[in-house]
Amino acid sequence: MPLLTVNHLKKIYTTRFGGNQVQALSDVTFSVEEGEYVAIMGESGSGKTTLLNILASLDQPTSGSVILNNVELGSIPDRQLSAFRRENLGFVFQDFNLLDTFSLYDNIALPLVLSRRTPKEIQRRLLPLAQMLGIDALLKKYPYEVSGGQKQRAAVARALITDPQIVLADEPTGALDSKSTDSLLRIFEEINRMGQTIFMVTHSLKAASHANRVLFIKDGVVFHQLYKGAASNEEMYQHISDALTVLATGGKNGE
Ligand SMILES: Nc1ncnc2c1ncn2[C@@H]1O[C@H](COP(=O)(O)OP(=O)(O)OP(=O)(O)O)[C@@H](O)[C@H]1O
Repeated sequence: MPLLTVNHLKKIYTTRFGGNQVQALSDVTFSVEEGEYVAIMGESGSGKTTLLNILASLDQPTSGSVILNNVELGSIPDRQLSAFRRENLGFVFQDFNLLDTFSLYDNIALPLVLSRRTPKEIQRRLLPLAQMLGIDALLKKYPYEVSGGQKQRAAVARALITDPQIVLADEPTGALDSKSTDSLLRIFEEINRMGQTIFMVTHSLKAASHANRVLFIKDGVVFHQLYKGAASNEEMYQHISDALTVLATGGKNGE
C-alpha cells in the first residue's frame, strides 16, 4: 500500500464571473511509497503548484482523490484540516515563510506550540534537530540576522519537527546560492536516508537529480517518469535533461 495515492486528479479553475475556465490538471495519477524521494518537474503553467496545493489540502480538486496513509483528504472536515496538515505534512517553501518577529527557535517550535505540546517536549525534539541541521548556535537569532541557507535550514527543521508522514517542498532551492543549494540537497538526502518521504516541486535539474524518481507533468497529466536506480547524480542530471528536451519538443513517453 503506497503512502500517497493520487487518483485521476482534475482541476478546473473557473473565473469569478463564470466566464473563462482553465483546466490546470486533466488526469493526474501516481503514487509515492513510504521512504521515497520524488521530484516533479514541468514547464511554467503545467499545474505543479495546483497539484501541490491539492496534496497540501489547501485546495480541492474538481474530481479525483488524494489518499495519504489510508485517509482520503476530501473526507476530512474543514475544521480538522489545519490540524491534519500540521500533524501529517511538513512544508518547505522557496521563500522560507519564516515569521520575522519570531526567533529561529520559536519559528521551528511553532507547529508544536499550536499542537499544545509542553515547552519541555518541544525543547527535547527541537535541539537534536537543530544540531543535525547545523543551526543550533543560531536559535536565538531572528530570520533577518541569518543567511538564506540558514533560514532554509530553520524552515526544514520546522517542517520536520512534527515528524510528518511526508515533506512537501515547493522550489526549496529556488532562492538559494549554489553553496546553500548543495547544502540543502545534502540535508534532503540525509533525511530521506533516515526514512523521511519527500515530494518536491522543482525547476532545478540539479535538485531533481538528487531524487530517487522524477515525474514530468505536461498538459495536466504525468507524461513521463524516470527512476534514478543506481545512476549517479551526474548521470541522473543528464537523463532528466534529455527527458526535458523530449518534453519541450512534444515527443511522447520518452520516445
Ligand atoms: N486561482 C487560479 N485561477 C485561475 N487559473 C489558475 C489559478 N491558479 C493557476 N491557474 C492556471 O492553472 C494553470 C496551472 O498553474 P500552476 O500555477 O499550477 O502551474 P505551475 O506548473 O505551478 O507553474 P509555475 O512553474 O510557473 O509555478 C495555469 O494555466 C494557470 O494560469
